[in-house]
Amino acid sequence: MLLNCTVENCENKLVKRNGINGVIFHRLPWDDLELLDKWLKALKIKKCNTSHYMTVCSEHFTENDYKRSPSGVKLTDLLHGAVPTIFTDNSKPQTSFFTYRRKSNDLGHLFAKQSEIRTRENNDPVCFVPNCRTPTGLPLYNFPFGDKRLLHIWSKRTGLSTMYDTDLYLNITICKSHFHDNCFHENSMQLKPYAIPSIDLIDYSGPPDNCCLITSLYSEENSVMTNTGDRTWGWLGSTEAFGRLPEPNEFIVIPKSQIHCEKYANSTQAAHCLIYAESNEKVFGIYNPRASILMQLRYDGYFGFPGGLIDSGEDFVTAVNREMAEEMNLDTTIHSVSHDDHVISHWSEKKNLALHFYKLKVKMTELIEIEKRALLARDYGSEVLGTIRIPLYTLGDHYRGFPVFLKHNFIGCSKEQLIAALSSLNILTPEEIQLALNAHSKNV
Ligand SMILES: O=c1[nH]cnc2c1ncn2[C@@H]1O[C@H](COP(=O)(O)OP(=O)(O)O)[C@@H](O)[C@H]1O
Repeated sequence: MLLNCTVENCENKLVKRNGINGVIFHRLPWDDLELLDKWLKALKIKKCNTSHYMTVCSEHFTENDYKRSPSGVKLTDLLHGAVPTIFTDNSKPQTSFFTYRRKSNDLGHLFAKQSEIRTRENNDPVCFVPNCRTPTGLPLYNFPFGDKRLLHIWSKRTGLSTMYDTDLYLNITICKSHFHDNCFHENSMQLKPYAIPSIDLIDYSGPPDNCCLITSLYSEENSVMTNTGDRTWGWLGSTEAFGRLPEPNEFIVIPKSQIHCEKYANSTQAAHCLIYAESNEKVFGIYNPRASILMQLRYDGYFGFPGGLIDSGEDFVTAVNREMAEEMNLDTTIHSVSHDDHVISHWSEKKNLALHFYKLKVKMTELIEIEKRALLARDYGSEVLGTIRIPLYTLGDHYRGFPVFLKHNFIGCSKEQLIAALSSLNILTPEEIQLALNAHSKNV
């Protein structure tokens, strides 16, 4: 993930977890509700406005807040109970989820009605449209959260997700400069009831006078979007770019002897793991999958393996074990990956990204327990939407089963990782894998 420090006006960004200039990013302490409350108080954030992706950077903690090695070297982990306390004058804690997403705007408080006009003053809300260069003092308007149809169009045109909780729109405003004159009552700055923004917007390039909701507009609205279309991720769209689907041949395999080379050590690095159990139990008494392998449905709709970015000072194995604890609630005192479990590493020059892949073999009974525990994981329901088993068999039509599964979208190089592991763990033969990869769609 690419994250900002949650503290307003703090410019620190987590581009890769191996740190920028020694800055460390800490997630909120979700596993300790009492401590979480203290953090939220310090950050002046309401719990309902939090997100699992929020981080606070090390600049808001004192030296004494960090663990030390026996020789006194400062470690990257916070001492239990540490709370952020350092906020400079221009680095006040934020007040809303949306300021976290888009720090340039201070969003202020909840407002009353859509038609209410607000003028910007110091610390008052500002226009939420990206790159809006509105002069100070222009009226601001709330999003029409009382009218779902209207809200849908306002949010689409401004590039916001239509999937966010409606309550979040209570916090944002848009300034007068985005509304055509036809949107206003005569000699008034009051918006007409069905006014919609049409000027200088991120996801709208149609005529500026296309600015009042008429019945036909609702269904036609898609045709006036720019070719960027509906960006369901809103502002996250640009920051998430590096996690998207790989281009063909984007990843090359790193020879084992070079995994720790400077070139890769200086890049963004992540480690993921395939958890599996061998099994001869037939599915429906017919198909023999030979093994049960776990993957996850991720928050972005892709399939991938548990794991994630490597933190500053962490080795691959520590990182992958930590991520499995966070994402799957894996009890790493019982099951953990060691250096010997390394399967393969890949490199993307374009993304300056090294991806290391591990295996964790468990018994079938343990795998079932791992699946159950995963439902209670910290990240379940946010980063991880579910743990799945891969259908490793092919039905009589030579298409349904594993070939269909391979047609899904896989994050990063996880499909290449899966195939490498199936082959090196002798779960499927190279011929079986090739057949599955070559299967053409059938009408079923
Ligand atoms: O299962 C995987 N296999 C290979 N690469 C992956 C997998 N999951 C994510 N990635 C890649 O790893 C990087 C870190 O993503 P991830 O979402 O796992 O990290 P995070 O949980 O630390 O935010 C991204 O570039 C993503 O494309």
